[in-house]
Amino acid sequence: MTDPALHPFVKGHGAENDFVILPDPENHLILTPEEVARLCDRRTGLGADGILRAVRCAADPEAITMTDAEWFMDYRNPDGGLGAMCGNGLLLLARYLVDVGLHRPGALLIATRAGTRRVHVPDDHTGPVTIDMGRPCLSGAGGIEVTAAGRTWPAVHVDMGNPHAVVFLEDTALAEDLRTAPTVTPAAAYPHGATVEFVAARGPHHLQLRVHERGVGETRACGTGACAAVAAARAHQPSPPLAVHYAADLPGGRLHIVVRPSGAIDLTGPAVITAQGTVHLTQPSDSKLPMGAARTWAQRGSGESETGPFRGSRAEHAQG
Ligand SMILES: N[C@@H](CCC[C@H](N)C(=O)O)C(=O)O
Repeated sequence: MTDPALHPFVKGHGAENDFVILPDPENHLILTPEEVARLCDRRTGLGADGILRAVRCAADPEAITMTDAEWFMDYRNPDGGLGAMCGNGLLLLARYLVDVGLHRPGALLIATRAGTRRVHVPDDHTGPVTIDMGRPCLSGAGGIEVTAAGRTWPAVHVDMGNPHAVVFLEDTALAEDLRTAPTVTPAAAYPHGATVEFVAARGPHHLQLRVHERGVGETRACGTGACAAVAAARAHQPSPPLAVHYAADLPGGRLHIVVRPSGAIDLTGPAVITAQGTVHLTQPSDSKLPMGAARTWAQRGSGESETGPFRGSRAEHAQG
């Protein structure tokens, strides 16, 4: 590299939920919130719903103990905030690792801040990718309400490794213009904010949804959001004796969700690489992140998600 501030990137999407991947195997990048916001900006940057830094677990203090996985997905929201889990981002990152030969196709384990996830990538460069998302947790606070378009609805608290508030409506158009963020109450139920799903049933196992993502705004699709919607739709049903298949239609495309008898959820969706190149970063890329700087999330401890004891957590997967 002649210019030390020029860094390779890959751009892609899953159901039009788009991301910039920054390969950083040896953990040399310093990604400030400002840098992330600039990269995600659709006019002055590359444009994306989030940044996925691909780093080897062994090189990153946040992931160094997650020895079951080789790669860590360091996910950042466009507002610069850290995210624990991103379904569509993980589909894309897995596709990238296989396509560039950093991992064999088939089963791979990728570490996230919500724990290690098992992903299956077909050996064909184009086919859909599947993630074992673990078991959702619905034991969060009750009495949640969401206000949008001047109306207030009850919502279901779902933890998919990241926090969701799921609202069921007759028609998702009732949420109107989601450029204004919905209000979720009580705020104390979501100390780190929430992604809100507006969901309409289209058939027994067919949902339509729009999503306002924490730290992003309305997105064309959200993998954890689709899983949260299915989990909320099944909130009062026992675990099925056989796997149950759902289709979730979002503005950017369809995601497939399977609820297994164990209660664990599989997410299947497209993962499409659209571009690659180099981008100017404002921070030098040749200095390591100091060990102490990345401790905030690691100190939460294994098996702990942002909002509580998510059951597909690092601890459970590491044991399995
Ligand atoms: N688009 C993602 C979710 C990304 C994280 C979210 N914005 C958060 O703050 O938790 C998905 O596909 O799951």
